Amino acid sequence: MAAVEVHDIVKSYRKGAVQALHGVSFEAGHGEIFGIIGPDGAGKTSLFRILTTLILPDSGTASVDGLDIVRDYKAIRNCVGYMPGRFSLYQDMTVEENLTFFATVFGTTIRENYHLIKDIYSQIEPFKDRKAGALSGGMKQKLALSCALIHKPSVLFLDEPTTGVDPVSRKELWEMLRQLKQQGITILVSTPYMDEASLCDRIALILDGRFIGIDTPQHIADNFGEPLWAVGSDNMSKLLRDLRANPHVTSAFTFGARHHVTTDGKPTEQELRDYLSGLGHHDVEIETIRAGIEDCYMKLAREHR
Ligand SMILES: Nc1ncnc2c1ncn2[C@@H]1O[C@H](COP(=O)(O)OP(=O)(O)OP(=O)(O)O)[C@@H](O)[C@H]1O
Repeated sequence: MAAVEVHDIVKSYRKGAVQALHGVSFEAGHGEIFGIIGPDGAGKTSLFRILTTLILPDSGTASVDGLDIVRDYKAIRNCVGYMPGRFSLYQDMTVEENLTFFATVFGTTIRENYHLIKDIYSQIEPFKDRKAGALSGGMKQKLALSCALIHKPSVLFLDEPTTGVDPVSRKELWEMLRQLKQQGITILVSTPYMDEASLCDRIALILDGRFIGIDTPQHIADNFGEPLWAVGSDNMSKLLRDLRANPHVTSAFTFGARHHVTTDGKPTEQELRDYLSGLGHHDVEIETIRAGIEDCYMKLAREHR
């Protein structure tokens, strides 16, 4: 049995006026890091709240560690750890008071499960008497993760743990997740950052309440299935307009310093170069590149819209 099984979950708000999830299904295996990747408002938080039994779906079924999210909600609350995107800490309580509080709620103590959080908590322990509200973003995140782990959950839900966190702390967090995985904990993590996809064992790409792709990051990239060019010139904003105006160009988006371009396969690289030179572009660069997860997301999003 999978650690998390989800079948056709539908969720709406305001009497159906806002449709947050349109029939989401997937499974996450034991000890897997499963990433849910998509922009703000795509439905990630709604899904996590349903799976951690905080809200009910309109329809569909799901189980966590073999327990039904509706019938067995009390048991699920004991076996999952949940780190919401915001407001998981009591800002006026100290670091140690926060952790003690979460341990007490679950009928355990810091000492009993210290081994689980040691690597993470030891980094903030020197500040254990500091109010949580006075911690840096990275330290808050380490404390929130320690609080979510203190009752030894079998499945950990992390909702956008790296949003608004500095690059060093982001890297440290992913390293911590690797270590937790090695201890057998299943991790569901949501993120709007496509570059974090490669750090997950498998990912689901979510768009407007629908999963538009589920696979390993490698397979998703391998299945891009069409040539992709990175294109640059001396006038990048005109270049984007000119690329989009070309009838053979099926998509053109800015990625960093260049535009990523797909076509219907008709123009050769030289023909595209001639087209752009003819429109007054200089220093035209065209390079065939391998698709990243963001390219795949854009393509799948186009196909689903
Ligand atoms: N309590 C609520 N009442 C009404 N609409 C809601 C409520 N919660 C979420 N929504 C709407 O449901 C949709 C999905 O929101 P959700 O928070 O699940 O997405 P998300 O991917 O987690 O995005 P974010 O990172 O912005 O929270 C959005 O359109 C959101 O505005």
